Amino acid sequence: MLAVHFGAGNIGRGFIGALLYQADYHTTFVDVNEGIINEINEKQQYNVVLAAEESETLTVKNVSGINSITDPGKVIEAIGKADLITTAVGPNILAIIAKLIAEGLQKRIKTNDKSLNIIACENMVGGSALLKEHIYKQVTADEQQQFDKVFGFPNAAVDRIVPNQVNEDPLLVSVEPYYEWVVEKPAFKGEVPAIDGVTYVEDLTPYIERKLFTVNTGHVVPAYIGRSLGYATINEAMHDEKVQEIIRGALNESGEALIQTYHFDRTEHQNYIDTIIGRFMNPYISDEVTRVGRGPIRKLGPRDRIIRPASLYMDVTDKVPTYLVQVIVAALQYKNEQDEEAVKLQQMIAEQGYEKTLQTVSELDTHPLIAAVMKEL
Ligand SMILES: NC(=O)c1ccc[n+]([C@@H]2O[C@H](COP(=O)([O-])OP(=O)(O)OC[C@H]3O[C@@H](n4cnc5c(N)ncnc54)[C@H](O)[C@@H]3O)[C@@H](O)[C@H]2O)c1
Ligand SMILES: O=P(O)(O)OC[C@@H](O)[C@@H](O)[C@H](O)[C@H](O)CO
Repeated sequence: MLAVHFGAGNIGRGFIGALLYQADYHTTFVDVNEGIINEINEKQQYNVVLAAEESETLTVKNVSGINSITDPGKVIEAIGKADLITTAVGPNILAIIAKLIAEGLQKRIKTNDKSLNIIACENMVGGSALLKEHIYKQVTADEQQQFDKVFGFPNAAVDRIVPNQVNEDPLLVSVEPYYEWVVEKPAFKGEVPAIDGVTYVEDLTPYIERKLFTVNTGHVVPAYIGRSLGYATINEAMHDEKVQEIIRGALNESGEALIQTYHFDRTEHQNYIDTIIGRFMNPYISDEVTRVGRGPIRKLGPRDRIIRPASLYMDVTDKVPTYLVQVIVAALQYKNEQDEEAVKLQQMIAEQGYEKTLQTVSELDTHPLIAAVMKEL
């Protein structure tokens, strides 16, 4: 079985690659990072280390790599033979890889009528559906009809904290032990792949929203509030009382929105929150606040981890979310010269002011949440 995986980064090697290996796939990683691709081809294996008191190491084998900048033809060829395609490149890169995937699918469909599924493993609602949209823009209406018959784009939610790696071995990835990979079953074409560790569900929406609006909503608190207090890592920030108060408050607010929308059991949801807070405090992981806070414009988007739970909370309770508003303020004030979106956000604020900037990035226009945030600035 051949899997073609786009993005040989933290989650690609540390999570998706590891599960695919255990499910007997050969994984061909596609990436633009020449160093990583060369290393994968040279070593043909890498280690995934579980960051815990009793650490374990999994050696991932049956891997190869293709540099999509220098060898696009090889990517097209691999797509022709693939049994599964997965991605973990970041939501903004989906439009870029769509071109090459479209070429691969156009060529494949001429000689191979086997069904193929393409799963985007990104932190967003509807990642695979968005990738499909980008791919379909590249092909004709006739081809779209042929694609509809054999290519599936099941949406997915992936959860495992994989920080930026600072190891001597460039392929080694240190990951937290916890993981969850949930994929929507009805969107599959042909057989559902047998991968241990994947949970197939009929409706992904409650799962992806629960994950994004708990794990990722919680995560931005030590990132943005932590950065404003001068902390460098999530773990350091999590030991600050103010961060602890805001994370509990923000997760109670997003929790209320989720519970009322999806009818989750209150006690189970509280346990989920407690588990996640415990994960952020894992002393064996060093995760930078700048990784977790990366891309603040994306993170302040209308369907992302801050704005969506805040507006949902207002819809279901008719109240202003005190803590999520503080997180929005901290996100708007987040500065990092190495982060293109953080620089752009500060430029927008300097040129247009907070209100107009927030209206633009959140697409909320005259929503009362905007006024609530403005009161705190
Ligand atoms: N790291 C985590 O804890 C985690 C957990 C769950 C989900 N995710 C999601 O997984 C995705 C990837 O995150 P990550 O942390 O692994 O990031 P990363 O930066 O470590 O990995 C992304 C990889 O994509 C590659 N890439 C960039 N442009 C490319 C292109 N045009 N073609 C092929 N490859 C390209 C990069 O070189 C890099 O190796 C994001 O959507 C993220 O939200 C991350
Ligand atoms: O990857 P992002 O930028 O969407 O979010 C940063 C982190 O919150 C994220 O990568 C988490 O570590 C991950 O979502 C845990 O499952």
